[in-house]
Amino acid sequence: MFYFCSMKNVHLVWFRRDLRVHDHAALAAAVASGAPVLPLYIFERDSWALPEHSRRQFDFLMDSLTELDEALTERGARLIVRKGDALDVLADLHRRHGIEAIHMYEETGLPWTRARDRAVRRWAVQAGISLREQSQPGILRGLKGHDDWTSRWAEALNAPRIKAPESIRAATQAAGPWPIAEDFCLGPDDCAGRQTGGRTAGVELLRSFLAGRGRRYQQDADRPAISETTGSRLSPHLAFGTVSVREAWQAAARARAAYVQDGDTTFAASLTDFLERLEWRARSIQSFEDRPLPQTGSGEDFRPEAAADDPRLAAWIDGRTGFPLIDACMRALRETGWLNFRMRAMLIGFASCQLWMDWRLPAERLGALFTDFEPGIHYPQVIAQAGLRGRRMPVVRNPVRLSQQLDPDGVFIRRWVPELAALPDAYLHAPWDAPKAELARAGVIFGQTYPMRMVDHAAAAREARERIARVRHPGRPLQKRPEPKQPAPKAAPRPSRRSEAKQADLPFRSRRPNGIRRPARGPVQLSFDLGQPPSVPESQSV
Ligand SMILES: Cc1cc2nc3c(=O)[nH]c(=O)nc-3n(C[C@H](O)[C@H](O)[C@H](O)COP(=O)(O)OP(=O)(O)OC[C@H]3O[C@@H](n4cnc5c(N)ncnc54)[C@H](O)[C@@H]3O)c2cc1C
Repeated sequence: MFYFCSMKNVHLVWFRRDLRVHDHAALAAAVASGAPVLPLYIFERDSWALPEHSRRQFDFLMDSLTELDEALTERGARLIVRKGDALDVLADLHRRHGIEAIHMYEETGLPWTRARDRAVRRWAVQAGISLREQSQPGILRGLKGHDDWTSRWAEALNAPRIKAPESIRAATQAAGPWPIAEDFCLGPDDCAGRQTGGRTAGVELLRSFLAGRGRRYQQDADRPAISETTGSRLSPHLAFGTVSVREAWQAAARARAAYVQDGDTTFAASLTDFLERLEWRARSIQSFEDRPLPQTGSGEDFRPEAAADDPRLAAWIDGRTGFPLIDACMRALRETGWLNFRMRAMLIGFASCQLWMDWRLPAERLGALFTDFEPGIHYPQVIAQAGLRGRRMPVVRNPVRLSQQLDPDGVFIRRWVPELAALPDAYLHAPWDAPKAELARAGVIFGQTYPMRMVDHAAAAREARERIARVRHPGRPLQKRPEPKQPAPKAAPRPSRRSEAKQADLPFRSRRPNGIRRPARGPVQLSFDLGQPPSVPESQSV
């Protein structure tokens, strides 16, 4: 490592999950101080040893850091990349440069992250360094009551975005090798379809979503065969902060207003749904900020702990359960690092309800497969889908019915489970019901070409509901859910916003003044880097 200059009273910007120079309050504050600025990223060994962290996330991060370094370099400062324990790295930089202040965003992370940040806070006080933490827009630390949460969140989202600094007075220019995945024992990953990291890719996704891809988001976001195109796909960018939530929110609100004006109600309704998901995101992270994970033996937890070598866990994570949609989702996830919300909910619900496994190991394994792993969304969802918390009983999803509804023609299943491709649609969703002659014609031999289903899903779901109800509402008689009499329709309409919010265990709010239907307060600043609001392609104008 070579330092060609060293200054005192440096303001350090510690980048974590905010890998951009636009709309970055911590960077803006450091630059505004007038002091020399030291932009830093730390690869923390203990963090990469966490079971939820994986190679696909590392690779996405490297793409993003490369672009962040370019953006900083253009402005006069290099990104200083260090490997090691955060406290050691910060103490070393303090010795070399004399740090006056550290600017960073608060991070709502895993217990490990919280412990690290507490230690850094203590160290900074002892070292006489001013720690200036910015809150994530709308996420409030130490919140006492939630009464005005919505209005404070809306205020943060509608506030003008912060311009990227034009130039940065650098404290130092460091050259030296960046770590590689193998330094953290992250071996090769078969994620050929991983999303590209970096701000360019994030902004391009946002643009293409708002300019056309997202038109049928409301109708198609749950359908696994097409949701990879109709969904925004912004999740890893929001998780690593290459695009800020406020940028996404304001761009979508502007585009929505343009579509309303043009009479494209389909697109406008889709963007209303998208904006609502961004609100769910904030609510979820806020809930994780407020309430830690359930502890073993706390009474919130009632399933037997799964062993790491439990064959049910292996069959589930490898996509060998005998349920075509579950297996297709797992295989798709392994190869792409992404799934839509309903498919994620189905996977974790199957592990924790139909297979009755403790939520921890499945949650860790699933988290590692997501390029977009975000603890503040992932864990509250896992806990809600497993029925541990929440105001309502969880929806125990039926993987066969979902398969018939959301992949009626079997396009997704045939793509990811080719050994079933020759089965007719009528038997593709539940091959165990197929007549022997059909199985023989399609070359399906249970136990050889494809596994027999590992559980009677309907009976297991009934039992799970009863067990959860006994724990959550002791003494209350169980309300039996009637079994559907008719075979499921081929393609079900998308569930209402109310039922979706219920399934996600998010409070449904009718459109109240502070909700997303409210026009933005004050002028919404146009993004210099996101450009003008997308024009409506003629073919999509009503
Ligand atoms: C068990 C489980 C685990 C999940 N783990 C993660 C995770 O680790 N990281 C992650 O980003 N999302 C997670 N989700 C939420 C959701 O599935 C993904 O955000 C979504 O599939 C990402 O695709 P997209 O960017 O196209 O989303 P879009 O549908 O376009 O939504 C836009 C953004 O809104 C947010 N969002 C969407 N749905 C939800 C939701 N239900 N709750 C909170 N925020 C939401 C995400 O930031 C997303 O990028 C999880 C859901 C479940 C059921």
